[in-house]
Amino acid sequence: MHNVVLIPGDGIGKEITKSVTKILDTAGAKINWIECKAGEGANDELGTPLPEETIAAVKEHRIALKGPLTTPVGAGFRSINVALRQQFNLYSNIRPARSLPNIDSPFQGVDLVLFRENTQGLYIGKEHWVDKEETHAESIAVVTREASEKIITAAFEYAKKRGRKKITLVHKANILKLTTGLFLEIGKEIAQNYPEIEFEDLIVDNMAMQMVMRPQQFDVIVTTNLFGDILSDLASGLVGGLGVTGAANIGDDAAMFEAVHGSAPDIAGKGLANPTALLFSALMMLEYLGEDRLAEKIRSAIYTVLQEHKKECTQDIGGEGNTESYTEAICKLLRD
Ligand SMILES: NC(=O)C1=CN([C@@H]2O[C@H](COP(=O)(O)OP(=O)(O)OC[C@H]3O[C@@H](n4cnc5c(N)ncnc54)[C@H](O)[C@@H]3O)[C@@H](O)[C@H]2O)C=CC1
Ligand SMILES: O=C(O)CCC(=O)C(=O)O
Ligand SMILES: [Mg+2]
Repeated sequence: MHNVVLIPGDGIGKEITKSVTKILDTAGAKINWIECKAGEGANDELGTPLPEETIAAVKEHRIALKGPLTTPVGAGFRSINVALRQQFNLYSNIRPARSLPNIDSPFQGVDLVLFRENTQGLYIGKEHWVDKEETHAESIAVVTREASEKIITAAFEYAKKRGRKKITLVHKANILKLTTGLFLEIGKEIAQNYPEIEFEDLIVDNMAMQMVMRPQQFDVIVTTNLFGDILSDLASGLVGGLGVTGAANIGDDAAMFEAVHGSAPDIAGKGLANPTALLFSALMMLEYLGEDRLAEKIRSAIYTVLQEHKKECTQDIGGEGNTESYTEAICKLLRD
């Protein structure tokens, strides 16, 4: 039995975690779910967006499946997603984007995996006012050799293990010469240890254009936190949208699985949320737990539903169903 902390989260979080736990339980996963609170809902209910009990549960069990957590825009509490990644040093944010069968998307044959540095960069929101009048703000990007070595090595090791051929390091070292310049230099150094893997680097603006013109050229991508955030939503758009891309946050001794997407307030509570993204994250979790066969069985059921039961799928990917009908279609296959 695996103990897994389950954080349903905000917005569509409850709907999609309910779907995913039902599918895993139906498939026979031996998981003891330990439900914990975090995010906007926890803040409203308990006065804190990250209760001590949730931190303690992740500390104890070292593995979590997390729905999306809302972060208020402008004023309000800081991102709990970022806080959890930093607290447990989950330095690799791994975000695959793969073309799926029978989904109308601009491209076929996309199969890329984006490694996003997950604990520093501009994304950590290290900001301050320069003047008392609050007319001048500054934001600091942090890039260290240690964290860069960790994420870049993780990307190369992943490529090596999975027989991937190429790493593309994405930066803006023409402008941000120290921070992303350091990241690029470390990438070039580490690449020397992996002569069998092709290594290239691209400046982020060019990368964004290349990804929407010819995404099939990319294999494994490694980049800093904010660029990885933006490019992973872009990558999702290449293969059917945010409803279908999962992700893993992995450190040396803890891991948290979540989707690329957020709490989707525009569709929350309407039964429209596509649980596939979180389900793919859960399959990454099963693989992390050594349950590869079970992950494969569920993946195969997802593909069959997409191909043969499209009507039951959610509307974001061209189906006529909802979260429940899609979940039930997968469960039915798993039961049969
Ligand atoms: N890791 C996390 O928990 C993340 C949290 N957020 C937070 O989520 C909140 C909302 O952010 P947004 O910018 O609106 O991004 P979002 O990712 O929540 O939604 C963007 C668009 O994609 C759609 N979408 C997202 N997931 C979907 C799904 N599973 N099925 C069908 N459609 C889906 C939404 O309906 C919306 O139109 C913010 O507070 C943000 O900070 C955003 C991204 C990641
Ligand atoms: O923490 C948040 O609210 C946003 C997170 C996000 O966009 C991401 O992890 O991709
Ligand atoms: Mg994002």
